[in-house]
Amino acid sequence: MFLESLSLSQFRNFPSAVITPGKTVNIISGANGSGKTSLIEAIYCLGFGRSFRPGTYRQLIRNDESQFTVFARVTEQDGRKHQVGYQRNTTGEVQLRIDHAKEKRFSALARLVPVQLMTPESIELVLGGPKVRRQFIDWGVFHVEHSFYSDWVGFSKLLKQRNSLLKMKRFHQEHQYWDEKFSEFGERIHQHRTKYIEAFLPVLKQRLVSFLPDYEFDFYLRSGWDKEIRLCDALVKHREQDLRYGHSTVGPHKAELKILANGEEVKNLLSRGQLKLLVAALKLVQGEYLQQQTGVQCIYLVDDITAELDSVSQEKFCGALVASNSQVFVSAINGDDVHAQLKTKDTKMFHVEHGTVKEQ
Ligand SMILES: Nc1ncnc2c1ncn2[C@@H]1O[C@H](COP(=O)(O)OP(=O)(O)OP(=O)(O)O)[C@@H](O)[C@H]1O
Repeated sequence: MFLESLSLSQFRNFPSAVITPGKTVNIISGANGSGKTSLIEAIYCLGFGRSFRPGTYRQLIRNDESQFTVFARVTEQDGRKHQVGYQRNTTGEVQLRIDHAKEKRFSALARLVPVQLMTPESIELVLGGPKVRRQFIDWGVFHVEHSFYSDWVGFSKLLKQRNSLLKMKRFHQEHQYWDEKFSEFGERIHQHRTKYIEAFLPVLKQRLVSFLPDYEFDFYLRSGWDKEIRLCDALVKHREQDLRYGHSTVGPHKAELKILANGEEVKNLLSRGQLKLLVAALKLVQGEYLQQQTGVQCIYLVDDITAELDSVSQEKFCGALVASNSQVFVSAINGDDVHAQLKTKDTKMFHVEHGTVKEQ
């Protein structure tokens, strides 16, 4: 996939802006506070339906305005073209459109705009709690295995219902029905994740040999319940605990991806720069794996990533980014510096100034 055009209206500090990006590397330069991250954020919103920055959706709407719109023309690898639009107003009302028709599900937009984001905060993927790593895996499974989404939606509803019963201590009468459904969906989610991780890891390990050759990496996917037993049995085992806490303490919503380097937790062993390189590898390879499995190329959004990377690491990362042959948006204060780092002529340069953007 790649964006042929991107239009913003009343988004952050942009009253309106239109760009026609190139199919590969796009560099977005500008001073602090000019709007580089906002441009990247607008693309991310098409792929995730929300921002990656803290705050509410209201902050995405330009001050004193009533709604923002992000619109893009997208081309699939086989040449099929689509138009996607996302609008949100101050009361929270959302309007999604695909090819002029109203669309209710963000997931439909997400399929057409598969984005991978790399920012300095992406290091949370290895430093943060299990939720970020679950989201990482689920992004991959969602784009590779289309039946995952309905299982995931089904499980999320069941989890909510089960938790509200547990909270009201009404679980005793109805537990059998909920536990059966919960286990059925929960086991399927774990199977999807396991299948994905088993196939994804060899590709990742290969990349890590070149990115971080001094370490031997191991990855373990924990299901979210006791090893060696089925989820339905784990639910019985933990029922008293669930009633005491008022929520479901076991299930795929508690899954974790453990990442070890030379047998140690990566966050205890690797430096910040090395952790960044590990995260870069995880995200790059997730895109590569998506292409390998489905032929779909993702769009990489890179906000100020090379900070804290030494020249050798920068070279490895930039080389892999360019070699992916995917559409890439890179933001930087000085566009020429990034252009030199990326070492490719096939680049479009955009300059952002006070919420306006011009192709250079
Ligand atoms: N809702 C809004 N309405 C108007 N302006 C906003 C809104 N939200 C943020 N801004 C402003 O938009 C500007 C652009 O922010 P952005 O983070 O995109 O800049 P940047 O170019 O990435 O800066 P830096 O290089 O410092 O990271 C900031 O000055 C910010 O105060």
